[in-house]
Amino acid sequence: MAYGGALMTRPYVLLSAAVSIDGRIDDASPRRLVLSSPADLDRVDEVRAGCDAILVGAETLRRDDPRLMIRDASRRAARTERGDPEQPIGVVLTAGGDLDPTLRFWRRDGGRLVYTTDAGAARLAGTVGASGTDVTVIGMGAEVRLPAVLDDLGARGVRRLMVEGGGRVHTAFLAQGLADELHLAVAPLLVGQADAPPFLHPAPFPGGPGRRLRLLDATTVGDVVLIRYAVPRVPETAPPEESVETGLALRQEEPAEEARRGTEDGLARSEARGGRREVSDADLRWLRLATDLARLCPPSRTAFSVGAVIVDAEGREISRGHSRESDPHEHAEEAALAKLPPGDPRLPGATLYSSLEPCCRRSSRPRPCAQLILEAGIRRVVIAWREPDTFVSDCQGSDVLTEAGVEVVEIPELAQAARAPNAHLPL
Ligand SMILES: NC(=O)C1=CN([C@@H]2O[C@H](COP(=O)(O)OP(=O)(O)OC[C@H]3O[C@@H](n4cnc5c(N)ncnc54)[C@H](OP(=O)(O)O)[C@@H]3O)[C@@H](O)[C@H]2O)C=CC1
Ligand SMILES: Nc1c(N[C@@H]2O[C@H](COP(=O)(O)O)[C@@H](O)[C@H]2O)[nH]c(=O)[nH]c1=O
Repeated sequence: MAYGGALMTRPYVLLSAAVSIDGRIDDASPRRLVLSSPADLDRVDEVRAGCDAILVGAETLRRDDPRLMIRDASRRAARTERGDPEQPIGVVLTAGGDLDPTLRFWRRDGGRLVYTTDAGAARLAGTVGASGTDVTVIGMGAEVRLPAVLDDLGARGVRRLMVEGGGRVHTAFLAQGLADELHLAVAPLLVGQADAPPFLHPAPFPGGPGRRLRLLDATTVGDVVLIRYAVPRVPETAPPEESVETGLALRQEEPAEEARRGTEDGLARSEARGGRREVSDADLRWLRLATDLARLCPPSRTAFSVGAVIVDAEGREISRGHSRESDPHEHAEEAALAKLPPGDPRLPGATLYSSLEPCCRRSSRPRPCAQLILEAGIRRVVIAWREPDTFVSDCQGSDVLTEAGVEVVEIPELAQAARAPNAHLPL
């Protein structure tokens, strides 16, 4: 099986919540408590714009009546321009199917998916009929299992899923080890009510209290503190040893876990352009993450959308970036490298994953990315897509790196994923 197919199986799962200082995501009143500031709501809008689907639990729908849509017109336009639907798919989980036909969800723009039990599906038939709109209701048997939901979303082409709550849904994703990333916006207020919904309920979280989430960054958005964590997966059984060729459980474990084991698990061999290369499942996961990051780039008609991740020798992510992240000319590799101090001792042992071959000539900057990589001391680069002649003819970034002794691995099976965010360009 081509491993592109296997990589499509499950989306990257990003949990997002706004919490009070005392850990509540709402108060006990019937009215929705807005914890975020306007600036933070705009940030959430941006995150939504980078996702293919937004999922909530039925209680959130019943209480808040959200539409789960991108508000900002330029973000919607950017999605259309790169070939994505204007709005992400809205997804709801409900066991009982008790949802009112007047909810705004039924009339939202974009796809509408409901995962429910068979009994819930029977109950919803009338509701959906009464709403008069096009809704896909999926009966999953006696219970709705989250891994099956993720498999189904993956099969529908959802690669990046944003989970917006509420607390029981967040708890379930975390307890089942199905979350990749967590965004927590801490708002400066104290709810102080015992019956206000908490962000998380008690649950047997993988690894228990001994497991530390990995801090990606903490930033301020006005008076709100945004904390972003990567959620390491704790394998329940022995790690899978599937090779790249046989496919497998890709995306069911966090890249870092896989990468930590990468070398001892036996590297799979893959036929890549330029000869046989050592490619591990970890390489595939990290490179897939880089291609996913490319979808966060502000759109441009004059530059590629690229994502990059830097991973240390222990298999831990140390930085990531995407094109135009902080200025209109910034490249993904440059953005990722800029977040690390020069001379960082982890760099010589690190691998840089980039969805596109690093550039070797630039008009807007003095130094191209291939040179920045060499100066950083990175010795291994993994790419998905050779640069086409769209903007610069005959890019030789890979050759520059190889000639300087850097190992460059190309995984052409992910080229399609790397091209996708650039579909609007004349490739
Ligand atoms: N501050 C924030 O960022 C956010 C706050 N909120 C707040 O959260 C509160 C709601 O949270 P909470 O009460 O925890 O409820 P949830 O929104 O987590 O919804 C729980 C419901 O979702 C359905 N569900 C969840 N998991 C499954 C499953 N595996 N299979 C089938 N159905 C499932 C069930 O629906 P059913 O009962 O129909 O069977 C369940 O009762 C609201 O007050 C809302 O305002 C919500 C989102 C974001
Ligand atoms: N209150 C609250 C959130 N609440 C959640 O936002 C979603 C509604 O969005 P919309 O479709 O735009 O109405 C829904 O899931 C709701 O519960 N989100 C946040 O980032 N910050 C907040 O303070």
